[in-house]
This record gives sequence, C-alpha cells and structure tokens, in this order.
Amino acid sequence: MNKIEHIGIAVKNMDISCSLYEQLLGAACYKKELVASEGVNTAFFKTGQNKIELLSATVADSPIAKFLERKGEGIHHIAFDVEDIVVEMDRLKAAGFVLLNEQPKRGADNKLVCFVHPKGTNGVLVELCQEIKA
Ligand SMILES: CC[C@@H](C(=O)O)C(=O)SCCNC(=O)CCNC(=O)[C@H](O)C(C)(C)COP(=O)(O)OP(=O)(O)OC[C@H]1O[C@@H](n2cnc3c(N)ncnc32)[C@H](O)[C@@H]1OP(=O)(O)O
Ligand SMILES: [Co+2]
Repeated sequence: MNKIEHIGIAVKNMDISCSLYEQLLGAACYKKELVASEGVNTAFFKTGQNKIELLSATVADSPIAKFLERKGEGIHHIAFDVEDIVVEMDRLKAAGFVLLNEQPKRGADNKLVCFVHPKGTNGVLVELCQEIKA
C-alpha cells in the first residue's frame, strides 16, 4: 500500500460542513460528487499532500446514514492508495482480512475502490483506492 489517499468524514449536513471545512482548512472544496451506488454525496478538500472526503447520506440505508445513527459525525474511514487494487485485494484476502466487495467498484474522484471490514482492522473501516488511468 502507498500513502493515505484520503480520510473520510461522515457529516449530517453537507452545506454546513463544507463551509466549516473551508474555514478550518483555508481551502475551497475542489470537487463535489454524488456516488449513487453508495448512497452518498461527497465533497473533497486538499490540505498540503492530504485529502479529506466529506460524506453525507442520500438514502436511509446508506452506510453513512447507519454510521451517523450509531456513532454520530466523525471519521468514517481511512483510504489507502494502491498501485493494483486486484493484487492488493488478493493479498489481503489471503492474509485473512474480510473484504466488503468481491470486485473493485467505482468510487468518487476517478477511483476504483474496495472496503475492508472494520471488525478485522481494530475497528477502522479501510478503503483501498486505485486511480483510474485514462
Ligand atoms: C464515495 C465512494 C467511496 C470513495 O470513493 O471514497 C466512499 O468512501 S463510500 C463510503 C461509504 N461506503 C461504505 O462505507 C461501504 C463499506 N461499508 C460497509 O459495507 C458497511 O458500512 C459496514 C462497514 C459493513 C457496516 O455495515 P453494517 O454491518 O450494516 O452496519 P452496522 O451499523 O450494523 O454496524 C455493524 C458493526 O460495524 C461497525 N461499523 C460500521 N461502520 C463502521 C465504520 N465506518 N467504522 C468502524 N466501525 C464501523 C458498527 O459500529 C458495528 O459494530 P458493533 O457495534 O461492534 O457490532
Ligand atoms: Co472514501
């Protein structure tokens, strides 16, 4: 795995949280994207080399809606950049980690993604991200 690609933060109200993070980071949101397959709206910020992904729920059964109900707003996942997501998925599966999708799926910001169950990672939801090259 390479560097941390982004940190995902679950928020209740995207507009309010976008303004808050613009103030906090002193940087404007550079991209907003609906990912209907995950039931989320996303907003991205860059701070130095790092990337923050705000996530709000668009449907009641979205993972973000469930997380907000259970834990409230806060850090939802940590995403790692990978060179080859299939190789990395095979490696993690062989090591006994539980993958939440069998095939890479389309994420936000031009990425293929796969999630690793938090039960096997000390309670942290991990996302693998591979950039989709043109
Ligand atoms: C926009 C696309 C993409 C990107 O490009 O960046 C994204 O980031 S999308 C982000 C949203 N999508 C996902 O989170 C997909 C993967 N998540 C899941 O499949 C599920 O959320 C889950 C992790 C399997 C949990 O689902 P479920 O079992 O239905 O939820 P429960 O509410 O019943 O919780 C069970 C258990 O898991 C703990 N949990 C849930 N979410 C998290 C989390 N984010 N981090 C840590 N732990 C989490 C929850 O607390 C429960 O634990 P116990 O109480 O100990 O049973
Ligand atoms: Co993410």
